Amino acid sequence: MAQVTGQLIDSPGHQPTPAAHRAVVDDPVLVADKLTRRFGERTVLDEIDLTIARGEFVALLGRSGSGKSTLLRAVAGLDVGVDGTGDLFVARNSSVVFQDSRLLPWSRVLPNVTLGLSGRNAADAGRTALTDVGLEGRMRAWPNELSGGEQQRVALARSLVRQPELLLADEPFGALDALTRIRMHGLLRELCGKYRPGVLLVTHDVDEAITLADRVLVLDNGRFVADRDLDSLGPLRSLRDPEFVAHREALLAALGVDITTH
Ligand SMILES: Nc1ncnc2c1ncn2[C@@H]1O[C@H](COP(=O)(O)OP(=O)(O)OP(=O)(O)O)[C@@H](O)[C@H]1O
Repeated sequence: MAQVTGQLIDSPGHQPTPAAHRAVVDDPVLVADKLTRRFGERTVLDEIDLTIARGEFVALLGRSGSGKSTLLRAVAGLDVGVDGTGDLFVARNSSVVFQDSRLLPWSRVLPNVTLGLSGRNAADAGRTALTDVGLEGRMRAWPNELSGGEQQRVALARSLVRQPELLLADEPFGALDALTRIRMHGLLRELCGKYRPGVLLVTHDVDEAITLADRVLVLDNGRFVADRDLDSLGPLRSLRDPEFVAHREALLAALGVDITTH
């Protein structure tokens, strides 16, 4: 089993003991063990167990308010002060992409990507990442000179430049038009093939989840109500493949959508 060099995020009031979960898969980059999060009286995550291996792509679906962002924020260590218990192991080298690109408007594209990187190779790594996302010609542009899709490509480059072991993405294509979204799906698959991070993608889009993921989870009332392995679909996926359609119907049912009217 590969050596784990990550960090343990201590949850309030709980002794972290993730060793057993780490042994379950080779090269885990995320292990959540009975992760619980509450807002006041409301339990938003209820003893969630989740393991993601390096190179594994997991998509997370759920109705609005089901706790998807709460889970992602907990994994990203962005939920300081939130009441909760459980253990969390997260690979040290992880990055997050949000729905908005969050680029610094006063900084050109290349320094946005290399922000926080040090060393002689930082600029080279930034150029490589920008080339990977097809923006080699826009390195000196300002963020406001880019389209929404291009800004998200810069955000992806910024995440991937550190070659993360775990990529966390919260609706990264949610604000893009349908065509740009489809292009971004192809790009993300390609980049994941190259950098092989574990991925946790939060999305509302069932087809996006089935197109991209190895495994799709549905969160409802703080628990996973569906967990579908998509390995048998292979790498090239068609929306019209009967197996794809079967996954879509099962996931919509788990989401509580009446497929006779969808
Ligand atoms: N800081 C907070 N304080 C109080 N309640 C919160 C807080 N953050 C989230 N919640 C509540 O927790 C629940 C889950 O929110 P979360 O944002 O995780 O849902 P979501 O599944 O990501 O929803 P959406 O798909 O609409 O983005 C919601 O009912 C929300 O109101």
